[in-house]
Amino acid sequence: MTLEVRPLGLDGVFEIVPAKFGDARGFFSETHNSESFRAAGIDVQFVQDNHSYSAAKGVLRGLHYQLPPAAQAKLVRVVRGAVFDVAVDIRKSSKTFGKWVGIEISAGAWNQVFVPRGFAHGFVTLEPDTEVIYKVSDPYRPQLDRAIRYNDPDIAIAWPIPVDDAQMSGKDRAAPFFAQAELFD
Ligand SMILES: Cc1cn([C@H]2C[C@H](O)[C@@H](COP(=O)(O)OP(=O)(O)O[C@H]3O[C@H](C)C(=O)[C@H](O)[C@H]3O)O2)c(=O)[nH]c1=O
Repeated sequence: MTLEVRPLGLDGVFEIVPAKFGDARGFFSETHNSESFRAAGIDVQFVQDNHSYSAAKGVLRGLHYQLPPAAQAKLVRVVRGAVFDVAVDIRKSSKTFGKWVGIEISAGAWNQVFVPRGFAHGFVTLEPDTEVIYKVSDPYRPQLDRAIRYNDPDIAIAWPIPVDDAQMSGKDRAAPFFAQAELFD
């Protein structure tokens, strides 16, 4: 399977664009293939698929991560609508600690984002009725699930549209600032 893998500027975070084969019936696409990932140098196995639907534009989910030993790598794609997807390096030992990258992923562009372990992840919806599907490398462990405030000035993410706080979960509205968060060593 042909796979476009584009580095996004932070260690291990990639835009992934799988091939899409159109014909008179519609299209076919291998949306994930672990052999192609290994060939691209991304060695990860996924154990869980997630699907979230957000009714409104401006819904922000994140910034989330799970602490070791349940830290998750994620492969994120959008099957309806569009999001601005963000990954933040939260590894204290990293030379890019606290740095972020963001990219629009959408059903139209058929692109994906791979977020490795050691990063917080979140997105804001750019359209109503947006559906995000993502694979994770480790199972959900709520006791290890953590959040960082999406608008932390120390990270200073340039969200492309206003975030509707009313559309956020209570957990996200109450999330700590980066400096107070429990991060990776
Ligand atoms: C993450 C998760 C949640 N849940 C349950 C827990 C809650 O009852 C409900 C909603 O969970 P939450 O509010 O954490 O959902 P999101 O705000 O979309 O969280 C996600 O948002 C950002 C974008 C992420 O990267 C994470 O994968 C994930 O944390 O689903 C489960 O049962 N399993 C799970 O793996």
